[in-house]
Order: sequence, then C-alpha cells, then structure tokens
Amino acid sequence: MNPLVAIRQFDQSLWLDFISRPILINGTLQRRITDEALRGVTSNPAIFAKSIGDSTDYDSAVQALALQGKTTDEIYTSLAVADVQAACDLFRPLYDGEHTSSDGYVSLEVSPKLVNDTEGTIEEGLRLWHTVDRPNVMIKVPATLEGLPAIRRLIAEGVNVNVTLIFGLERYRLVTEAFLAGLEDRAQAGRPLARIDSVASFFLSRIDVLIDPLLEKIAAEGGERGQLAQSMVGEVALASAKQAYQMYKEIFAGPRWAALQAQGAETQRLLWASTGNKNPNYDDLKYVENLIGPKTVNTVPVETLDIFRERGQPANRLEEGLDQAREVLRRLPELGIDLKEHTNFLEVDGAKKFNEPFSKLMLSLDMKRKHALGEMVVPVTMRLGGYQSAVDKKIEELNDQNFTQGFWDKKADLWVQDEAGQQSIRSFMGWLRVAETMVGRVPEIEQFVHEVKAAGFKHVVVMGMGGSTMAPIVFKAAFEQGAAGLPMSVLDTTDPGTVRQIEASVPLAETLFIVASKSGTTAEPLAFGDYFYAKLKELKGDKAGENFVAITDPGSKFVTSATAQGYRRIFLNFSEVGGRFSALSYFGLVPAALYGLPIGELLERAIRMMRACGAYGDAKPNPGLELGAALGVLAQLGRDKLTLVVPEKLSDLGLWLEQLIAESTGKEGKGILPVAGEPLADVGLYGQDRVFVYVGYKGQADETNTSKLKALEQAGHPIISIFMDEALDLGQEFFRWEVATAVASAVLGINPFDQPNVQAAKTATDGLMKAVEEQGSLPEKSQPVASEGGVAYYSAVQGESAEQVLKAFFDQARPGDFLCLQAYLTETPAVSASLQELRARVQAQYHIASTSGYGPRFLHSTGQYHKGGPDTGLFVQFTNDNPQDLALPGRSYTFGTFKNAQALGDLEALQSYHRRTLRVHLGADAEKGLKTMLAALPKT
Ligand SMILES: O=C(CO)[C@@H](O)[C@H](O)[C@H](O)[C@H](O)COP(=O)(O)O
Ligand SMILES: O=C[C@H](O)COP(=O)(O)O
Repeated sequence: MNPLVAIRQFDQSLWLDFISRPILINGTLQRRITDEALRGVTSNPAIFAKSIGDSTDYDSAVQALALQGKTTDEIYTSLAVADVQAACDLFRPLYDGEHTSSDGYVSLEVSPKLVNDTEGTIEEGLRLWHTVDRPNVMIKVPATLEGLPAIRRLIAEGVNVNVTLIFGLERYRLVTEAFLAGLEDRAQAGRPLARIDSVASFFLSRIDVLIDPLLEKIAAEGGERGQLAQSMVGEVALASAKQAYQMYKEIFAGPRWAALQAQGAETQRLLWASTGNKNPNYDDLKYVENLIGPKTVNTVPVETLDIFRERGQPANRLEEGLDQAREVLRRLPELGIDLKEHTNFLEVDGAKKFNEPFSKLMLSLDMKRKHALGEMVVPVTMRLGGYQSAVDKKIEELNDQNFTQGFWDKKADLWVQDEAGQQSIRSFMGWLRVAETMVGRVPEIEQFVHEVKAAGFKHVVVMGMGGSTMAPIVFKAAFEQGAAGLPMSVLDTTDPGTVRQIEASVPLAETLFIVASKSGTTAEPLAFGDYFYAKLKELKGDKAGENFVAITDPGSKFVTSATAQGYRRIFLNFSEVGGRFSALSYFGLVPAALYGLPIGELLERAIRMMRACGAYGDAKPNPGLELGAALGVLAQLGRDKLTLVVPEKLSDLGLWLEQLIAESTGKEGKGILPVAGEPLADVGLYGQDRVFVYVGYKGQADETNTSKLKALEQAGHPIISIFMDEALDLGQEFFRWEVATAVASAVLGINPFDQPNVQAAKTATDGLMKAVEEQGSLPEKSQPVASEGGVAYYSAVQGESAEQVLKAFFDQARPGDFLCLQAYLTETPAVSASLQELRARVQAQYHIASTSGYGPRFLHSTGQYHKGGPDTGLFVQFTNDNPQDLALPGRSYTFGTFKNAQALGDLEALQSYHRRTLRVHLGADAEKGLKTMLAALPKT
C-alpha cells in the first residue's frame, strides 16, 4: 500500500505544507487528496512569498487588482484568500464527510507584522475568517505571549485556529490553556462547541538546527560531558515532540476536558511543523516517520511527502523511547544548554523568518501594482468634423451633471424618469463591476478546465442564444485556440442543417456541451440541450450528464433540470448582469478558458478600462463616456447608422456590438443601428445618416479600409477609430462599449437594459407552436404575391412578377432607411455571398444602409431594434423547406418547424408594428433560390 495511504491506519493525518495557484488549478492538489489521502494544507507568509513572489503565476491577477485600486495589502489578501478558498473547496467533501476526523482544513496566517499585537491579531483573524467564508479554513495565530489572548478570543468566537510557531513545552502548555479557556468562554456564552477545531503547531527541525551545533561543540571537547552531548545530537526536537504528546494526552483527559468534551468539543491536536529535514546527515524522513501517532497531524513539504510516498515506513512510533526522550530534556541543563532560552530565540527568529520574505513579497507586489497603474488603455480617435462642437457641448453638460459619479453610483434618473424604469436600470447594472468579481473566480474556472481535460474531453460546444453565446463567438474568431485549450464550436441557431453540421463535426462522447441561458427558459438552448442530451444518453446511459455544463442565473428553472440530469457542473452567473452585458462574466469566461485563453489577462485589461472610465474615482478623459456621448449626439443629429469597419479576424465583434447597441438603444422609436459586415463602398453611395467606426489592430496595415475612411472623412462623415495592440485588448473593448452604449442610451433618454419589443415575436411564435402541436403543421396564413422559379414572394406590395414585386418593395426606400436581411437558413459561404450581393446592389441603387443576420440568432439581438426602433427598415426575410430537418426528442415538432415558426412569428410581429416586409421562400435549395431571386432583381 502507498505509505501515504497506509499512515491512516495509525490515525495520523498528513497535510501539505505548501499552496500555490498552479497546484490548485492543474489538479495536483486534487490528485493528492484523492490518491494520496492528503488531509489538509498549511500556508504561511513564507510559502506565499515563494508562490506569489517568485513566479509569474499571479501577475495578471495582481494587475487586475491593482487596476481596481486595491492597496498592496489588499492585493496580497485577495490572492491568498482566493487560493485558500479554492483549496478549502477541494477539501470540502473530506471535511463534510467524516465528522469525527477533524480534517480537510486549510490554514491561512494573519500578517507576520502582527506577531506582538493582540488586538490586531484578533481583528485580522476575524476579518480573514469572514472573508474566506469557509467552515474548513483555519486561521493561523502565532503562539507568542501576545498571541495567546488572541487565540482564546478567536476560539471563543468560533474560529478554527492553527497555533503556529510553538518551539517549547512551557509555551505549548499555555497554548492548550488558551484553547481550553476559549472553549469555556464560548460554553459560558451558551454557544456550541462542536466543530471548532484547532491544532498546535510544534516546530521541529529548527530546534535541532539550533541545538545540534552546541551539542557537537561540547561533544568535540570529549570526556563524559562530550559523550552525553554526542548522545543527544539530533534528539532534542524529537524528544520535545514526544514530551509534548504526553502532555496532550494528559491535558485532554482530565475532568476539565471531560466537561467540554461532553458539549461536543474536540481536542486541539498536535501538528508537527518544520518537518523538512535540514541536515544532510539525517534521514529525510526523520521528522515524519518518528512522529507517527494517533490524533496527530504532520504538515509536510512537497519534497518530503514525495520521499515518504516512495519509501516511507509508517508505524506507531510516537510513544517509543519515552524514557530516553525525558532524559534528553532533563539532562540538557547539565550541558549548560537552557532550552527555554533557545526556544525563546527560535520564536523571535521564527517571526523574522516569516517577516522577511513577506516584506520582500509586499515590495514586489507594490512594484507590480505601480507598474500596472502606469499602463494605458487603448485610445479612441474621433474625427467628427462639423459634429465635434455638439459632442463637446454634451460632454461638458455630462461633466457638469457629475455624470461619471452618478453612473457608477447607479443613479437611474440619468437615463429615465419613471420609477419602474429606474428600478429596472438599478437592478441590471451588475456588469459594471463583474470583472472585479470574476478576478476572484479565475482559479475556480481554470481548475474546472483542468478537470475537463483530465476527464478526457476533446471538444467543447457552447449552446445558447444572444448574449449567452456572443462572447464565445467573438473569442473563437479573434483568437487561435490556446495551447492548453480545446477546440470550440458555438451553436446558436435552430436551423437543422447547422445542428447536423455540428453533430457530425465533434466526437460526441468526448464533447463537453455547455448550455448557456441566463433565464434558463429560452426555448432554443433548452432544445439544443435536450437534443444532445438524448444523443449522449444513447452513448453513455445514465452518465450522459457528465458531458453537460450549465451556465445560468441562480434560481432559474434550468438549475433544477440540469441538476436532475446530473450535469457535470452548474455555473451560477449573476442576476444583475444582463445577457448582452455578460461577456466578462461566466458566460464569456468559462468558454474562453476552455478554449485556452488567459482569462486573467482579459479581466485585467477590462479593469484597466474600468479604471479609465472612472470606476475608482474621477477620470478625465473618460474613454467610455466620450464615445457614448458622441454616439448619442450623432444619432440625435441623424447620424444613427453606426457602420462598423473591422479586419477579417474581428468580423464577429460586429455580431457582439450589434446586439449590445441595437438591443440597448433600439426602442421607443429611437435608437442607433449598428451596421456590420457591409464592405466600405465609394463615397457617393452613402447617405447622410452614417458614422463610421473602425476597430482594428495597431501596426496591421489595412490599406483599403484606411484610404476609404479618409475619403469618407473628407466628405464630411464622422469617423471614429480604435486600434488595439492585440486580441487580448478585447477585454478593454467589451467594457468600453458597454459603458459607451449605456451613456449613449442616457443621451437618448432610454433604458438600455430592457428589451420590451422582443416579446412580441416570442408571443407570436408561441401561438404558432401551439397551432403546430394541435394541427401537426404551421398554419399557412397568406398567399404569395408572386412565385417564380421555385421562389415565392410574400409582401403587401403588388406586382405581376418577381421583378415587379421586388421593384415595388425596394422603391419604398427613403433617405435614412435601411435594408434588413433576415436569413432563416443554414449559414454557408454561398448563402452569405448572395446576401452580400443583395446588400451591395440595393446600396448601389438606393444609397441606404443594410444589415444582414441569420435567424433566429438576430431575434435575440437586433430584433429589438427592428420592432422598437424607428420605422426605417425594409425587412426581407428568407426561409426554405429545411431539406435536412431533424426531430426534437420529446416534442411533437422538428427543429425545422420550430425555426419556421420563429420566422413567421417575427414576421407577424414586424407587421403588427406596420413594418415594410417581404418574405422570400426559397424552396428546397436556399443557395439556388437566392440566385434565382438575385436574377429577378430589377436592373438599374
Ligand atoms: O502552518 C504551519 C504550521 O502550522 C507550517 O506552514 C509552518 O509554518 C512550516 O512548517 C514551517 O514554517 C516550515 O519551517 P521550516 O521547514 O522552514 O523550518
Ligand atoms: O441575449 C439573450 C438571449 O435572449 C438569450 O437569453 P437567455 O440567456 O436567458 O437564454
């Protein structure tokens, strides 16, 4: 048997005397718990100095915390607390499982600066206890004279205490006294004693390191004295430990203890510390093998633990040679060695040994903090021509209003004046600080990634709609898969062809499916989840849930169903963070981490932008506020088509921005329309309704776009440019655009966080689905105005032929209008190319802006603007026969019927808002049908 496991027969618990973020994340600690019977962890200031100070493992977290305005002390605490929490969580099953074992603890020490400060120790001990907020944390307090009253008080408060820096027997007795008194205080106050655990850490190797040279010197002098000294070399530490154990047995046996035990108290176990051997002449397991005995703990450094695993000989030895141990301690004074004096020295020296590396760590953290604060955010350049003065005036107005402060204070009257609207705004502003929260969750997510990879998963599919999948879509396009990541696909359509494509492209049994739905009630992700769950059930039976992960809000119905289906993990997001503002929460970051991206870095950059936007005090210039004010003012002045120009790799950033801006601002007949994926054309083809925004990379030439933008600027169009250094700066851009969108909404007097008109399409779809359930198929409510070449045209406009219908429809275009293509089709390069051709031809003839989206994705995005924004859209909806339809398990309809119902439902909703619509049904072959339609377009 592995000696690490075998040692349990002797009722000794081995704890690890080390902690670091990598071992928490990469599964090492979990493996030691599972395979090596590890039962706890101790940390100390020197350990953290090594883990944090001597590595780059924590750098992005340090930067992020610095940018949050945290002090160096706060940064240290935050890093240490996050690690201790993560370790506590790994030990939690052990802690919860064996109520008599008193194991599963992780120790966190109070600052070494407080070694002689009773009140400071109590205050910090309580603070750490509450901050870590785990029942299986132990707060470490030094056994100095000033530490003793603090131990008593903390125990009385119900805090688990690891008493550290014990070197001598006399002090050990005082430590047990403080523990007992603390329990008695607590009992007296009528508070429960069960599960208040404490250990007394007796430091060993350091005793021999100090005493051995003295003994060796005497031994060298020879004679009887020399012989006596020689016999004691290397024996003093073990003798002290053995004697301490006898004291333990006596103290925790008498009537005083019995009274406390009767109330559920547990003994304060002895913990052997400083058990790594320092003397090359001794066996490396000297302070492990010789100290095995019931109800004791040994906290062991990594190297010693590994040696013990290889060749340890566990046996009950703690009570062997007791007489000899007593003799050693009794006869030391004969040699002129006053052990008490030396242990006093060890105590002072011990404090120094924690203080020095800790001070070094704080210095290096301070330098990193200052360095982070010197970093700049990606600048935005605005060339607004004649609009500049109006924008300047608005920025002045906002500053006079103290807008930034009000914004961060969630003063909802900055947006709307009605109480209900204000209430809704206040309750959806959690995104403002979610990046800060997520910094503390990075270890948890990275640990999860490790678990997933260790379980053998080879692929990740993220499934959801709108804000729940937009950020993963952007990450996938903007980044290569990270070295430590898995390939990722995103499913955000009910199109059966696409569902089939995804299914065929992944190794099902080794694929992790993430069902992402904030509300947990959105029909599409639930359908995706059910579909793939049924597939996995066929492959893995009752273990299907292992391949599923949920990201949802606390309390959503989905939590219940995912739990019942045995999902591997449920990440609970934050109800005060809305879907389109959730890129920097679990929704964006869990997929990003699985894809191998450094999410700590993304957050650090986001926090840099938070800082620049005034999160930690006044900020001028304020990049989010200025961009938002400009977009709001330009929209008010008729420049309401925000035309996004991006290099190929960032094309999907357009999807994210479309949702954010359109769904936030497009309501009450107002709004900003994001125009994505429209290649820049000649200056003469644009109306006076545009503002162009370029988001690209610094130093990456994009000649074609740059020269066209120059020409557009010269023609009087406002141009805004943002040049990022690298894709990780998307962390900044997410935050900047969220702020800008919220600010622009304030300028327009709109609540950016609701989507009142999305429901209209959902309600109509629900009605149609009910009809499907009752009648078996979708009701056909209207007749085509024209049908040609297998393509049918449905519209309110009239015409004898396809060409006439198309002409009549597009001739309705007025300056300031836009064309909106809505393709409920399988996304293929050929389909996308035809849609692009249609956009270009309409722009060439009518000079209007155009957008293009695949359904039902855009329903969760720009769909709000279509119905709630100004009545300027010409909507062309494409449907087909869904030749590759797929059944939905447990439902009476198929994916294809569901998608068609969504299309028809939205069409009905658009018509109920009197929008100008044209539905083009392309028949069985969408690519062919599109070509037929393009051929029918009137020639200019
Ligand atoms: O938590 C504890 C004791 O409770 C341990 O981390 C303890 O501080 C360490 O064992 C010692 O500091 C290590 O000492 P050494 O091996 O450097 O002499
Ligand atoms: O943008 C959000 C989509 O409508 C999806 O919502 P959900 O995350 O509640 O499923």
